Amino acid sequence: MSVKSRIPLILLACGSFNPITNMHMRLFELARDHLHQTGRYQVIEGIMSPVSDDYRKKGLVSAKHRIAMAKLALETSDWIRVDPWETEQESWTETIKVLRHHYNESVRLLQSRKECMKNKQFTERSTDNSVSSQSSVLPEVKLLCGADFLQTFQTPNLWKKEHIQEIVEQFGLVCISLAGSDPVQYINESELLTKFQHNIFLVKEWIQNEISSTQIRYALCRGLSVKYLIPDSVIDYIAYHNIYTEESERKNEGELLQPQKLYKAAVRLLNDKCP
Ligand SMILES: Nc1ncnc2c1ncn2[C@@H]1O[C@H](COP(=O)(O)OP(=O)(O)OP(=O)(O)O)[C@@H](O)[C@H]1O
Ligand SMILES: NC(=O)c1ccc[n+]([C@@H]2O[C@H](COP(=O)(O)O)[C@@H](O)[C@H]2O)c1
Ligand SMILES: [Zn+2]
Repeated sequence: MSVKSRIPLILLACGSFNPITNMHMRLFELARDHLHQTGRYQVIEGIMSPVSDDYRKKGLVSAKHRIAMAKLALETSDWIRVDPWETEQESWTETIKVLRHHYNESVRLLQSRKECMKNKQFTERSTDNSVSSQSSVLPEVKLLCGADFLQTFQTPNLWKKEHIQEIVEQFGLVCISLAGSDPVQYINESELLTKFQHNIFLVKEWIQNEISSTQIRYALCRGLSVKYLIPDSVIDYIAYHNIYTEESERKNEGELLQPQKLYKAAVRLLNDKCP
């Protein structure tokens, strides 16, 4: 299959990125290599979508800082970008809605590009249709995650079953291995994931790397070095704004995550209605 006839694909990673680590960026590189090796896809963009402050995860610092740090870290990438849309919404956004949003945006962009090409060809009276036909294939958007993310599908009151189904049926998942997580087992334990496993790409990272944002924050709070685990520009930003402190770590302490709050309330409402 020639590069031109491959399916254009956008990788979307959702998470706290509190702060962004080198491994978050590696996820994209590993996923892109894997998808290109299938011979079916051409990865055209990587989007990192930090979650809104309303997600209420323990120690979650302001989206303004998380986005600024991710932007600094991704300055050297020519294909991955940070998108603030999720953080600009009034409240926490379910991941399926983030996927739909980016898919709709890519369709809108494609249509306006086609419109533009049509006008250009009309004004130049060109007979060459190659460019418009080349860009007419709709891209796919796939959710990029680590294997521990897949495990959270099993947590009660965290995900709606219909959302998981739409993610794996309509979009697709690209899941990077992580020591201590067994994505094959999570798939086997779920009837739904098993049914749509053809749309779940498992990527094995042979150079294991267990960096996590939590470990970075703990090291920073203890005054330990995090050099070579996150970019220097991010280290400087954290120091300048004094972002991670014992106080910031206590933020949202003891609170449920927003999805758990919402879905628990919905279940209670349903139970009240049908005693
Ligand atoms: N070392 C890693 N290997 C594979 N995937 C990872 C790794 N670190 C993060 N991810 C993935 O990156 C995405 C964003 O994760 P998140 O923002 O929760 O970062 P994190 O480093 O896991 O933070 P935390 O320590 O708070 O859980 C998730 O899909 C997560 O599974
Ligand atoms: N029901 C849902 O759509 C749902 C539930 C839990 C987490 N999530 C998302 O998964 C990501 C998890 O991030 P963390 O790993 O940092 O907790 C966030 O982007 C969050 O919005 C979505
Ligand atoms: Zn995590």
